[in-house]
Amino acid sequence: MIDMSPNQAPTLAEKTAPAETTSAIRLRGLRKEFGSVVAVEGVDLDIAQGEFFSMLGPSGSGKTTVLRMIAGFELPTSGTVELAGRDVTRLAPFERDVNTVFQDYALFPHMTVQQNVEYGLRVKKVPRAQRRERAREALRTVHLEGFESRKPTQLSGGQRQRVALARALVNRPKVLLLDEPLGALDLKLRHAMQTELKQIQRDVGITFIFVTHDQDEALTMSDRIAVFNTGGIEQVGTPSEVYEKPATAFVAGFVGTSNLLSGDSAEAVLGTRGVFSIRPEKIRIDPDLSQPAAVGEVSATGTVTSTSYAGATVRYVVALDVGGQLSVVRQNAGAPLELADNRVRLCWRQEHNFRITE
Ligand SMILES: Nc1ncnc2c1ncn2[C@@H]1O[C@H](COP(=O)(O)OP(=O)(O)OP(=O)(O)O)[C@@H](O)[C@H]1O
Repeated sequence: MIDMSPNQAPTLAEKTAPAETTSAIRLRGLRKEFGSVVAVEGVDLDIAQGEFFSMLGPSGSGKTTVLRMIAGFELPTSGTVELAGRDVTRLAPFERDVNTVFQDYALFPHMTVQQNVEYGLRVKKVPRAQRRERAREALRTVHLEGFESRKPTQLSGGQRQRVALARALVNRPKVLLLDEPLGALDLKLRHAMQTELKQIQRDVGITFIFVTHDQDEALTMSDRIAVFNTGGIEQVGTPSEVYEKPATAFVAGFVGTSNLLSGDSAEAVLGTRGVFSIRPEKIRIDPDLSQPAAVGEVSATGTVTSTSYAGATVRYVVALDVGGQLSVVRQNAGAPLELADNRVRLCWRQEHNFRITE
């Protein structure tokens, strides 16, 4: 038995050992088959308590299926789901400390906002006064005070989305699962709700698992992102890791736009073969070919084949003399460069090209 008496000095090992932290969610070897379709394969993931974690990927890449296995709506073909250190793989949804917010909100149309938010508590037989208070608090969190007696049809899309959020938050789950919750909103409202949702997550401190196919949304909102492709995870990292250091050609192409330099062109420009990714905004374009590259930069010459003006930025596509092409994005800070059919030199810092593992 361990002596826990207060006057016993901790050993060096105890002092230096990291604090024991249990992941909010731990997935191991997760696989899901629907008949002959393998929807999810080999997913291992640890999500920390209080994280805003996004699952990002194209349609059909398996994000929703993973979310549904965490929620308990789907049983994995193999693998395990742990919530706060407890194996819940075979438990029903209501036996798990998670709530889900769906894209279509799934509000009860005949109930008022207040009744919708209170619903989960009524099912759990929480006393009426306590129900009222907790619903009021949840509606305050999502900035919907004063809307208690409205019906869902009398609300805007953004307000309905907030009711759905309040209805989940009122249960005080440890983990909130959000399946494309902003998908039905127009772009402006979507941007406003992104900021608001992130702020709400910070305020309540609940772990949020957010499914989206919108890379800008994932980059702006998340602490970390898992990038999905064909049922598996290509990379997990912070937004800047995933953007600045894409691990695979798929991530480089899906998260932002990227150039790939490979084969003979890579050898001629970078002095080595392989596949390399370079972000268009990292490349400097110079019509003065006599200007050498600075120390630490690599450079290539070529001809501008197209120019697209996008207001704040201008994009140039340059056919390299050594073969291949690179696209360059230039901030439109001064006068735009008129470069149609021009010969140009492209320069970028060596650390801005990344070897892709594929
Ligand atoms: N109930 C089901 N029966 C059969 N196949 C399914 C079922 N649910 C999902 N799938 C298939 O599994 C794969 C992954 O689907 P999933 O919905 O997880 O992808 P997703 O990345 O969430 O896509 P989206 O962004 O379009 O929602 C797809 O090929 C899909 O057709």
